[in-house]
Parts: sequence; C-alpha cells; structure tokens
Amino acid sequence: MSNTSTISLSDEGVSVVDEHLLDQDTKPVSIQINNVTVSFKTPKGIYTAVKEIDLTVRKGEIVALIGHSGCGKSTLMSTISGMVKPTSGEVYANGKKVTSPGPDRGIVFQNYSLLPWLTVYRNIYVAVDAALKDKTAAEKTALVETNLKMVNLWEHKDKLPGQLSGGMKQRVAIARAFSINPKILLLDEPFGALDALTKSSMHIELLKLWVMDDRQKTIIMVTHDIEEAIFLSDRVVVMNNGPAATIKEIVDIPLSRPRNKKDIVHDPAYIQIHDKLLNLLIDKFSIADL
Ligand SMILES: Nc1ncnc2c1ncn2[C@@H]1O[C@H](COP(=O)(O)OP(=O)(O)OP(=O)(O)O)[C@@H](O)[C@H]1O
Repeated sequence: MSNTSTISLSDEGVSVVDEHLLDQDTKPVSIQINNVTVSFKTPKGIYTAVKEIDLTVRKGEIVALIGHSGCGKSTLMSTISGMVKPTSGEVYANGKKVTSPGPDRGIVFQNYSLLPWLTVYRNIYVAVDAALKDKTAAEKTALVETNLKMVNLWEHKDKLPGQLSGGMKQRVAIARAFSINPKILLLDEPFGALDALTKSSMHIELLKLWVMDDRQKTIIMVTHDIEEAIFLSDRVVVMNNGPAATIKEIVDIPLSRPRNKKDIVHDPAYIQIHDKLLNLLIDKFSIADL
C-alpha cells in the first residue's frame, strides 16, 4: 500500500492529497490510558478530578479533548505527559508505562511555560538542545530560526517573555514544540489566545508538521473550539463535568482530508457532527428551556 501524501498550501488551508485511506484500527497503539483516576489532596479533602478513564489513541491519530472548564482535560494531558501520576490506573506511551515526562511526548501548555529570564530565541534553543542531542549546533540553530519565522516572531527573538503579548507567548511555545517535533504532541489549548487569522495559519502549520511526518505523529489537543476540533481531528473525546469526570462520548470525524476550512462548514456531515458536539456540551439552548 502506498504511504505517500503531498501537501500544497493555499489561502484556504492545507491541501493534502491522499493516496491511501488510513485504516486506524490496524495502526499501532500510541497512547493507552487504562482505568485512570486522578485525585488531588486539597485543604478540604481529596478531590477526584477524573475517574476511570479508558482511552486508546493510535499512532498518527489526531484526537481533540473537549468539555466544560474544570472537567479535567489538563489533568488528563498532564497524566499522559507524565507530570501528574495517576492515583490509580496507568498510561502507556508507545508501549512503555509513563512514569515521568520524556522527549517522546512534547507538550504545549495553556500558560506557555516559558522561562522568564531567557529570550524568545534561547527559550526555544535550550529546549531543542536538551531534547535533540544528536543534532549539530547548526541544525539546532536552523530549527529554531525556521520555527520562529513560521510563527512570525523572528523579529522578536531577542525579547524576554515579559515583553510579549499572550498570543506571542503562545506562539513561542508552539514554535518550541514544533522545533522539537516529538512523536507525540500534547497541546493544551494551544491556539486559545490567538486571533482568528493566526489561529488558522497555526492549524495549517500543525497539519503540515503532521503530514511531513508521514502522518505518524500522534496529536492530542485540548480545545474549547468545536470548529477547530472538527477541522483538525479524527476523533473528539467529550468529557462529562467534574468532579470525578468521565468520558461522555467519543465522536468520530469521518470527514475526508484535505479539509478545506471554507468548504467544510457547508458539508452536511460537518453540520451534523457540529450539532452533535454542541448537544453533548450544551444541554439547554434557550431561556425558555430553563
Ligand atoms: N494540583 C491540583 N490540586 C488540586 N486540585 C486540582 C489540581 N489540579 C487540578 N485540580 C482540580 O481538578 C479539576 C480539573 O482541573 P483541570 O485543570 O484539569 O480542568 P480543565 O478541564 O483543564 O479546565 P479548563 O478548561 O478551565 O482549563 C479542577 O476542579 C481543578 O481545580
């Protein structure tokens, strides 16, 4: 079976010409979440954020995680990244039990997690240097430059994070994750602070990165944006409200790729999925329903 695809870019989005259809079920498992419960000790007692979560994500899948604020999306992402230990259950990444963070799993956080005393350039270089030990200095420098230019921050490379807007900081964090280009990319509301145009171009860059990696990169992304979730993902995991949040439903997005941003919204299948996700997230639609 041919395993090639070609990318072309236009104002409307990424055009990925499929030369084969992916059969997700036959792909190796990338992330396995087995019966994971995460509880925190708080001054008021034990607080269970997520409860008995089971989820299998296959290699090359793009999965979006959506749910109301506080339902445990970030907690689940931190558990996959290895920064939070499950109270019970386990997480496996590429067959290995996750016990700590690792270079195979890159994460972009909501709060950017930049080192405030390092310039934009150094924030990325230091991370690349630590993660990609077998690359030469010239290769690392080139990576930093390419990705800073990709997020339109090359002119700001000598600024400190404190001198940047929220959206700029978010773009630095995206450039850092893209430079390291890990096998598993964990994105916690990566595009939340960006304006609509920048967000769209980041979607394109994300899909480019995925396609250039021959669609082998696994991406899990937290988002509050239903359109973004449908445009990017193969599946959308909808969480119930917490405490002790569970998975409410997993919705398949069987829309063929390439997905054109302008056209997709008129596709009856898109409209149906959009309605379904909205219904899962919002129980009441009008004041008369109250
Ligand atoms: N370290 C912690 N100690 C105590 N409680 C925590 C801790 N981390 C998260 N929580 C609680 O767990 C719940 C889930 O938080 P989490 O940040 O995972 O939610 P979220 O779905 O990502 O929210 P948002 O969409 O607002 O970012 C919240 O009630 C939060 O207060």
